[in-house]
Amino acid sequence: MADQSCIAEALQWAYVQLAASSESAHLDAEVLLLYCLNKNRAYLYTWPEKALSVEQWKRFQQMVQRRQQGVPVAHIVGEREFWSLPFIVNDTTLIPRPDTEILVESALNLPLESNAKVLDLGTGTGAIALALASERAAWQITAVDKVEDAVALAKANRTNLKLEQVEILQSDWFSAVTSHDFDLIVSNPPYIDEADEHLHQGDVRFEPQSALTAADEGFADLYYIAKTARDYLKPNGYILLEHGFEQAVKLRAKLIELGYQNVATVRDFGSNDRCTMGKWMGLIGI
Ligand SMILES: C[S@@+](CC[C@H](N)C(=O)[O-])C[C@H]1O[C@@H](n2cnc3c(N)ncnc32)[C@H](O)[C@@H]1O
Repeated sequence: MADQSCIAEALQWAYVQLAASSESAHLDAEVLLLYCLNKNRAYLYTWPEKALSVEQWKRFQQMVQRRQQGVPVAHIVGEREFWSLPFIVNDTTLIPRPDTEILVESALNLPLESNAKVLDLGTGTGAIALALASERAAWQITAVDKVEDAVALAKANRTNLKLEQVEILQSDWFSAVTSHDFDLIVSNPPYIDEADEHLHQGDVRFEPQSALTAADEGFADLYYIAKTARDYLKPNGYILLEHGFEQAVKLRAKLIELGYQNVATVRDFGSNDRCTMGKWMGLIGI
């Protein structure tokens, strides 16, 4: 292989390398090259003949090789954008997904007070909690995760995004949560069936099971959170849960059985059922 390359050649080389192993070969090549060059996308196409330094070209080749081995681009560059905010990511938790922005948008559309109390269960990188905090500075947001390293990651993102008002705790769901007067409880919990064959394909192979799978065909954590949240919500408070697109019917039925009202599902960018919400009136004995 040549010791040097220009931008256009490097992109073409990477695309050929990645075409067989990645469905997003073009995008992956661009993101990795931009990271190596520390430039914006327009630069690649404005200066296609610009030479990479020997160091940049070597580093780019190494990154492309890691991508060929299946490592997610977000893990290679250590960052993923969510809600137009840069999040540090690593292999301790889920890489934030664009579909989760639907949950953020749904939460922001709820009729809540300007100083609403909000709980994010299974915060991971802090994506949901910090995106909400970036939009609603006076919301009192608590975010929890069971995994110590994920809690550290969420705290690093909190500092990086200058959203220090968000409280971040290590907690096994509600175990370290002391308030019982939340206006909104949100969660994107693990909801994939442990036997799902997709767990052996693509980026999820590099994400921890603790962020992905749940017992009872993926429903165990969704049901536990829905049941227990009733004891942590104010009357007229809301629950908002992300779930798999085939889980909406059962989850709606469970929320209704648990006494939630105004139960409704929101679809994602691909028109798949993605988030379900309910209102807790506080009237039914738990
Ligand atoms: C699907 S990931 C969601 C991460 C992040 N909220 C997002 O939307 O990108 C689920 C998260 O739940 C956390 N988790 C799993 N079991 C938990 C438990 N028992 N208590 C608290 N967090 C838990 C995992 O560590 C992981 O960070």
